[in-house]
Amino acid sequence: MESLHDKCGVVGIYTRNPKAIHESEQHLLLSLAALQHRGQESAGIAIYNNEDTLFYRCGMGKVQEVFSDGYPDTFPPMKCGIGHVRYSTTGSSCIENAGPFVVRDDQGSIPPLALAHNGNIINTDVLRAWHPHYFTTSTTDSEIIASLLLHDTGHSMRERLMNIIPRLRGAYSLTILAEGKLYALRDPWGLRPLCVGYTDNTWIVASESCALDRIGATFIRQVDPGELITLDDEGMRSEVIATTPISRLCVLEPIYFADATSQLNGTVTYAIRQEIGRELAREYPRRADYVVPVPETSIPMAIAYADATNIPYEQLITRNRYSDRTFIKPTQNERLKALAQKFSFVKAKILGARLIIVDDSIVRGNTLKHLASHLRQLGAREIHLLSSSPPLRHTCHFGIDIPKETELIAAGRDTQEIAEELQVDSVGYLSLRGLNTALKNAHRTPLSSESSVDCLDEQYCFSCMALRGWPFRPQSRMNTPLQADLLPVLPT
Ligand SMILES: O=P(O)(O)OC[C@H]1O[C@H](OP(=O)(O)OP(=O)(O)O)[C@H](O)[C@@H]1O
Ligand SMILES: NC(=O)CC[C@H](N)C(=O)O
Ligand SMILES: [Mg+2]
Repeated sequence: MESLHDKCGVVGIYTRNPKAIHESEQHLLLSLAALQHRGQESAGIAIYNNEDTLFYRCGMGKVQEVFSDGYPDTFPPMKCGIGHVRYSTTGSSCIENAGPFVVRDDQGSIPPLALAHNGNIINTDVLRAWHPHYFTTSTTDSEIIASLLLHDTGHSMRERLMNIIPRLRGAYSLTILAEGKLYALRDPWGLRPLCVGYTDNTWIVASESCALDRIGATFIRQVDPGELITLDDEGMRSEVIATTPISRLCVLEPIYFADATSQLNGTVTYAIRQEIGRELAREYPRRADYVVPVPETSIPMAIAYADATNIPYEQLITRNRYSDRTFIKPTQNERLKALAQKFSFVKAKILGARLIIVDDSIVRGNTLKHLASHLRQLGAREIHLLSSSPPLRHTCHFGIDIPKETELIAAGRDTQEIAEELQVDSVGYLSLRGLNTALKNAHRTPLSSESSVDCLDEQYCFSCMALRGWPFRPQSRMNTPLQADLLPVLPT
């Protein structure tokens, strides 16, 4: 079975404070660990020392496992560095594919560079075929981007980036060490998040603001779609080097992927999730004894749902504190194994109870199938499932990589059929309109009374839920030309 994937976390730190070098080294690992929820398969860092020599280390596992001894003793003092936690989308889960990628020219005539990538490039095969002479050690899309940047014509990183952007199809939030500087770039469609912060003469760029909070940095702003950030001894410079008329953050970032404490499009994810829970209550005002979240992501949604419906909120399903996210495991076997270890139940309260189980999403249905069968065995009288996300019915290749619709429990099934499949009394999905309302409320944009589904795309990409135009239309693959109005435009 092919896997459904999500996204990695990237970070970059540049310090101009000679006294803060040791602290920055610790900050690199701390901020990377704060992004662990974005990728659990491998972790790595690359740094520049004061002579602009690259040092690099990565390994399979989480940040704490790969860097169990802390920041590598073998590394010299760091001027700037980047980090990566991976969940595989292109290329399998193995050490050869672990980021960041350090790419070198065989002849040694071009200085090496290091690159960390969050997103997914859907025309990797085409890019490889165009450049068969580029030597790569992995099967990832990320190393291809790094190789293009190493070998392409252009005197500066800025020029080379501008050369390759028109060739890249898909999502890419990048941190790069090159030319003795730290660069950060967000793809012009803005599909994956990226933000920038500052503390004590030190800049940090990261996938999410929770990484900034972890080291006490002040959030400056999100990096704009198509924006290139350059950090060097002169400080921070920024320039939008590619634009498209449409740019949208993936809607599964606020629903599932992002940490509850991170800011997305100017609003804390926790608050967005609560607004979604309130909307769920408006659409499904069910009767029950308890509202129960599926720990952990759905907790703010379930709290808000319970509050709005006046049904007691109870954490009757608890999460093993040493468990991982299950959805992002690379194989179905690993997901099922992780689910078997993840949950415990407050049996005495479940017996004879009518339960509303709130989750953020039902994707393959693994989690709720597992939970429903346990809750039944423990004597729950009624089980009603509520999904805070509309049904996921379509493939997506832009970073939550959903390669096959047949993996999605909602594809080709109505809610009655899904309830039968999961063996529960009812299943309710938040509507697309309801999600749109919640997002608009959360971002404090008043909703016009009867807005249509057409206004969904103002801030978010919904391609996995509704078919929209490229790059939000899943079936439009890379070998077909982009619609002219979605091509990246470079400044003249
Ligand atoms: O229907 P499925 O295919 O099972 O996928 C959806 C479930 O997976 C995710 O949880 P996950 O365990 O990854 O993380 P969490 O602990 O952050 O909720 C998500 O929050 C849902 O609970
Ligand atoms: N989830 C991601 O962002 C993955 C990045 C890259 N596509 C990889 O497979 O390593
Ligand atoms: Mg979950």
